[in-house]
Amino acid sequence: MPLDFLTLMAVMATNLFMISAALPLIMGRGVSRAARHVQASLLLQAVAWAAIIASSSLWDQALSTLSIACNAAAQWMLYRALEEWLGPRPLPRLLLVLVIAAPLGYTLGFGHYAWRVGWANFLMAAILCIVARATLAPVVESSLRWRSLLLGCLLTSAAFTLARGMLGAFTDQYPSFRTPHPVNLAAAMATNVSLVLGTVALLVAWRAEAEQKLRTLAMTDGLTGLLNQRSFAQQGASLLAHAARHQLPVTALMLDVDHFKQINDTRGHEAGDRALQLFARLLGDTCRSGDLIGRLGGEEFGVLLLHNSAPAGMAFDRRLRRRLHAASVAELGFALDYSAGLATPAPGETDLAALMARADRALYEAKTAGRGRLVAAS
Ligand SMILES: Nc1nc2c(ncn2[C@@H]2O[C@H](COP(=O)(O)OP(=O)(O)OP(=O)(O)O)[C@@H](O)[C@H]2O)c(=O)[nH]1
Repeated sequence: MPLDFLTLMAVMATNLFMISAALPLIMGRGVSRAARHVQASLLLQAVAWAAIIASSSLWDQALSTLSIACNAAAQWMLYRALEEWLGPRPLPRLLLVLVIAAPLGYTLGFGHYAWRVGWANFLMAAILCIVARATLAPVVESSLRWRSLLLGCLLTSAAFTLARGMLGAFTDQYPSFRTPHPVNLAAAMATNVSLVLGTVALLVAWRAEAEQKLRTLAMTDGLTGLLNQRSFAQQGASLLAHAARHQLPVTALMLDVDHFKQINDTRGHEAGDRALQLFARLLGDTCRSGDLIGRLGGEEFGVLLLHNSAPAGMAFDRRLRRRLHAASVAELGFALDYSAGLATPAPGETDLAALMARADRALYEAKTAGRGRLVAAS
C-alpha cells in the first residue's frame, strides 16, 4: 500500500485540530491549569503541522520556522502540565533555552539545509527527551500507567526526530520534509499513533487529577482545610493502631473555642469564620508532621499527637495558647481563647471513639471549671 507522506501529515493535522476543538467542549469551563496547558499544547501541535504542510507551497522559511516554534512551545506546555500534575520537574531552564533556540537557530541557519534540519531535529529530540524524563519520579502520588504511555509516545517521537536529524544533517537521503524515505514514512505513522495514545494518556491524567480533587474535597473541611470528622476518624484509627503495634505514646486532645456564639453574634459570622481559620492554622503550625488534626464540629477540633505522652500534650497546649493569644489580637483585633480536654490511650488501646470520648469529657470539665484551660482525663 503506497503511503503518501503529505496525506499522513494532513490527516494528523486535521485530527489535532479536531481534538483541540473537542477538548475544551468535553472538559468544560473552569478546568485546571494542567488541563488548559494540555489544550494549548495540542492546539500548538495542530498549528505546527498545518504550518509545515503549508510551507511546502508558500513562505517556506516563515512557515517552517513557525512550525518549529509551535512544536517546541507545545512541548513546553506539556511540560508545564506535567509540573502541575507531578510537582516540580527536572531541567526547566535547559528546556526553555532549547524551546527558544530551536526555531531561532533554524531560521538563522535557513540558507544551509543540513545545518537547519540537523539543528531543529536534534534540539526537538532533546526537548522531547526532557519532557519524557518529566513523566518519571513524580513528587506527588500518580499512576504509572498513563505516565508510561506518555513516556513511550514521547520517546518514540524523540527517536524518529533524531533519525530525521541524522538523515538531514549527515546524508543526502532527506532532501526535503516530504521525502518518502522509509524513516520519514515510519515517523509519520508513529507520530499519528503517538498522537492518539498520547491524547488518551493525557485524558486519563486529567481524570486522575479530577478524582484526586474529589478525594481531597471529601476528606477535608472546606473552611479550614483540616481533615473533616469522617477522615479524622479513619486516619485516627490507623494512627492509633500503628501506635499500639509499635508501643508508641499518643495523646488525644479535644479543643473547643470559648464563647464562639458570642463572637458570631457581636462581630458577625465572617469574623467567626476568620477566627476558626486562624485557630486551624495555628493548630497546624504547632503540630509536627505525623500528628493528626481535624475539625470535628462547628468550633470543635480534635488532635492526635504521635510520639507524645500527657506532659508533651500539655506543653503543646501551652504553646498553642501562647501563639493564639498573640495572633488573635494581632490578626482578628480581639483575643480568642479555647478549652481543651486531654486523654491518653491505655497500653494497646485502639478504640479511637472511646479515647476521644474521654478527651471530650475532660473538655466538658474544662468548660464547667471556667473555660480557657486544659483538663487531663483521670
Ligand atoms: N462563623 C461560624 N460559626 C459557626 C460555624 N460552625 C458553627 N458555628 C457557630 O458556633 C457557635 C457555637 O456555639 P456554642 O455551641 O453555644 O458554643 P460557644 O458559644 O463557643 O460556647 P462555649 O463552647 O460553651 O464556650 C454557634 O453559634 C454556631 O452557629 C462556622 O463554620 N462558622
